[in-house]
Amino acid sequence: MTAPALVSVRGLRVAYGDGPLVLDGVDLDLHTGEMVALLGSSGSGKSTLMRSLTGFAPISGGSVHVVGHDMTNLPRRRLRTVRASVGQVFQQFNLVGRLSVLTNVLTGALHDAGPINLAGGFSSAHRRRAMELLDRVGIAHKATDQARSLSGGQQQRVAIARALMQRPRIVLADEPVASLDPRMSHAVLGLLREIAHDDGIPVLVSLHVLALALEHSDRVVGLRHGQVLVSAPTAQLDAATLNVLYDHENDNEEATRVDDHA
Ligand SMILES: Nc1ncnc2c1ncn2[C@@H]1O[C@H](COP(=O)(O)OP(=O)(O)OP(=O)(O)O)[C@@H](O)[C@H]1O
Repeated sequence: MTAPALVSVRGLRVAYGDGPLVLDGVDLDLHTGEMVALLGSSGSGKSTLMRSLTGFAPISGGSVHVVGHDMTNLPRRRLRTVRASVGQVFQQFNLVGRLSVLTNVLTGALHDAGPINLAGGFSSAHRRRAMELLDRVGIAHKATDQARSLSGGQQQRVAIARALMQRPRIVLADEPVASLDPRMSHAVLGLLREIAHDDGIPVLVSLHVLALALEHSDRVVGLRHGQVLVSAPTAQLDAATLNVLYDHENDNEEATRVDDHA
């Protein structure tokens, strides 16, 4: 029997204020161990879909379940618990530059460490785990350096270690390689895929480079104008098929949907 999806989105509709729907009937599942690439041109709704999974989007219809919780109807305290189970990685890394690499990773444990002093309040178990994670992402030798002294690729590895420090059930990575050179992009995506495959933690990663999605993902979900236009295993797709997501000349025409039920 297939394990239940850790994320299950059905018919999701989102509108900001009185504006138009920016997500219009979106379905999405994330299962244990898969790396899913989220594609779509600028403004298609990728970040909004990710924000819906952490309760930061104004949902106007449909359902969003994250690790078994209904995100459309969650008390604030429970919402914090769900957010703690979602590891997040961002384009701009979002590290605290003046703090050490190790302290940045430790902040991933803040939700279960209680009120503490960043300078010395973490337990030795937390510190041991943070060092193990830094070792895993290949940055242990930089543990005492200020985060801002690292290269972009190294900072993104620290951000991934920080996300893992949370012991996340899922990982969301919103354009994590948009600021990195091609070699670093492959390295960071390889690391995220390893987390999906080896740790079983599903990773949803938004990308703008088709070749990276085709090389590193197991499945592609493609948005156009807030609707899912592509949803299929990556092995069934190629760049020409995915170009439908970026075909602005035919914006007013109905595009053919690509999915694994086709
Ligand atoms: N806070 C907000 N208030 C109003 N409109 C918003 C807000 N955030 C996003 N939008 C609008 O929602 C639509 C989808 O934006 P979103 O950022 O989700 O797209 P995206 O696919 O992630 O784009 P990009 O690839 O440029 O990051 C856009 O039209 C955008 O202008």
